[in-house]
Amino acid sequence: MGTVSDAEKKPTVIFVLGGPGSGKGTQCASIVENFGHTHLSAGDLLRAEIKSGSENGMTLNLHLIEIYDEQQVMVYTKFRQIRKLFFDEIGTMIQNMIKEGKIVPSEVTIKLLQKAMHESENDKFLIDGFPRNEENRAAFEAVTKIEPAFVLFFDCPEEEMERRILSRNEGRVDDNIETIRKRFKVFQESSLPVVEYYDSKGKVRKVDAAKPVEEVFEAVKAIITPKEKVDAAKPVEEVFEVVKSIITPKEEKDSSKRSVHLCVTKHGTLKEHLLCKFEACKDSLNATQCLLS
Ligand SMILES: Nc1ncnc2c1ncn2[C@@H]1O[C@H](COP(=O)(O)OP(=O)(O)OP(=O)(O)O)[C@@H](O)[C@H]1O
Ligand SMILES: Nc1ccn([C@H]2C[C@H](O)[C@@H](COP(=O)(O)O)O2)c(=O)n1
Repeated sequence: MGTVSDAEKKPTVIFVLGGPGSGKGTQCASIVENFGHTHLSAGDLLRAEIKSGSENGMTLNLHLIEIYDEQQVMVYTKFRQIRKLFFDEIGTMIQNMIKEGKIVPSEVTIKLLQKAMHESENDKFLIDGFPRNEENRAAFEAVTKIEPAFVLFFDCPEEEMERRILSRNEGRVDDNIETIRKRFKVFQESSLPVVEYYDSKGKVRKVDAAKPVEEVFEAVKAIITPKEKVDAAKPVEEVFEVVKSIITPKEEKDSSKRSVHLCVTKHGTLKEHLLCKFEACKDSLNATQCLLS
């Protein structure tokens, strides 16, 4: 069997979903800081696109004309004027849709996401606020052939989300009560079915986002932290050596980024032995959870 070369390796993608104001952006910032992902917010990319007037020309793949003589200079100037009009129009279209709480066509959003991913040297991404509807989801998978590792879903009641958005104060055109109501409706009708779709595939990790920021992040950390598996078929003492090497005291390792989830898939004496040893040294360890099943 051939090996997959680095060039063919797909990036790891976590979709971050939740209602408007549920705290996606806030938590993504902490994930970036603690786990090193690159955060791509679909909403931020669209807002940046409006600001840039689409001058970078990514929406259409138009090629520059080489300039030989005066006539071509004229053609080139006209071409730029037409292009600017066209891109201005796309920017206006995005702006109007955001103001109305509507979802921008997938083609535009996916191109922005793809561009940002290609420009990044990272191989793990948090894609925040995307996919917002079934069209977003199907188009992203068809175009990029990327399946998310999982969906981080921030579950928060509307009243709390409304309170948060109304005190956000970032000057967003859609942070007003009229647009907020429309965004809630779109979330219920178009975005929740996407969460349900991934839930049916066992890919949703739900977090209670109504709690204070730090508490929400504790739950997020427990989800994002890579799970370290232990080969439980080996003799008990050997298994415990591996366990010890995973659960290293804070002062010996920079363990701030690797709080431990321990999955040992064997019952009986092994479980008792590990629990007993683990209990004995638990206080000095940086383990957030010990999952023994
Ligand atoms: N757990 C929390 N408790 C209280 N306030 C919060 C919490 N999380 C975020 N906030 C605040 O709520 C507001 C909305 O948060 P944030 O921008 O992260 O939400 P979002 O889900 O990214 O929103 P949107 O989808 O509208 O972009 C911000 O002002 C943020 O500081
Ligand atoms: N996949 C997406 C993501 C966002 N938008 C538009 C519509 C949203 O109301 C707006 C703001 O997004 P947020 O910052 O709240 O994630 O951006 C979209 O059309 N498609």
